[in-house]
Amino acid sequence: MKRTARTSVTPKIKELSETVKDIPKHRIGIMGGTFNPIHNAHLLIADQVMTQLGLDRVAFMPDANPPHVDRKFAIDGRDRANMIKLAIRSNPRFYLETEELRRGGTSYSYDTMLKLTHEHPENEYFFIIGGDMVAYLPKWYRINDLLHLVHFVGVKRAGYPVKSNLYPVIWVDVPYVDISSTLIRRYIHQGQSIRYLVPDSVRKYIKEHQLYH
Ligand SMILES: Nc1ncnc2c1ncn2[C@@H]1O[C@H](COP(=O)(O)OP(=O)(O)OP(=O)(O)O)[C@@H](O)[C@H]1O
Ligand SMILES: O=C(O)c1ccc[n+]([C@@H]2O[C@H](COP(=O)([O-])O)[C@@H](O)[C@H]2O)c1
Repeated sequence: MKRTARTSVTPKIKELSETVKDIPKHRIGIMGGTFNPIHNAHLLIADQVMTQLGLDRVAFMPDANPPHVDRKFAIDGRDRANMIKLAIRSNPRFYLETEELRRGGTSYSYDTMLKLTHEHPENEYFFIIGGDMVAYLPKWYRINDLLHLVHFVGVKRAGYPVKSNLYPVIWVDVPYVDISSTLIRRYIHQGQSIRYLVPDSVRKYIKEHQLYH
């Protein structure tokens, strides 16, 4: 009796697992950065890459400590994450990924993407980086292993010529917008307006919490 049941169930499981394998993966963009603070160019890039490459969603992923040698000063991760939440609130296809803030320490993308791909085998990841970052890819931690986990997407950045690169990068044309978090911080410091450079909700959050003064 038992044997009959097993032989009739096994082919069904096999059939089912083959069906699962055939289901197209969710295409997820990963916009990693310090977001100190998030600005309109980040949002524009995420939307353009998502729509041009037919991605399902884009995650905004603030780092804890960026892996660069020239570590930049950043305000508390909770404030950076709160501003991201406000900035993406109106777009249901954008979300906040807090993996690196929760883990703490140096945010190596390899560690993060290994965890995310294990937890979500149903996803295919597209790691979005500005043109300024592409030339540094050879210096990234375990870059050759990371390339098995993600596709890199490069967006050109004003002031940074596209340099030849050893690694496969999908280039997406996005209008040049010469905004950086450095510029936003500098403007605040100088008492200059940041209206229309960041979403209004972010501008109000910065004002209310007296950030970057
Ligand atoms: N204006 C922009 N054009 C193209 N890529 C950008 C632009 N601003 C940021 N990026 C890219 O977005 C990602 C996250 O950026 P990040 O949070 O470091 O902002 P940033 O403006 O470069 O910050 P900072 O001025 O503090 O260095 C990086 O890959 C960066 O290259
Ligand atoms: O893993 C690495 O070695 C590595 C080196 C440089 C940058 N990154 C990631 O690239 C993203 C953009 O970096 P940044 O410093 O321009 O905000 C951010 O998610 C970083 O963690 C990752």
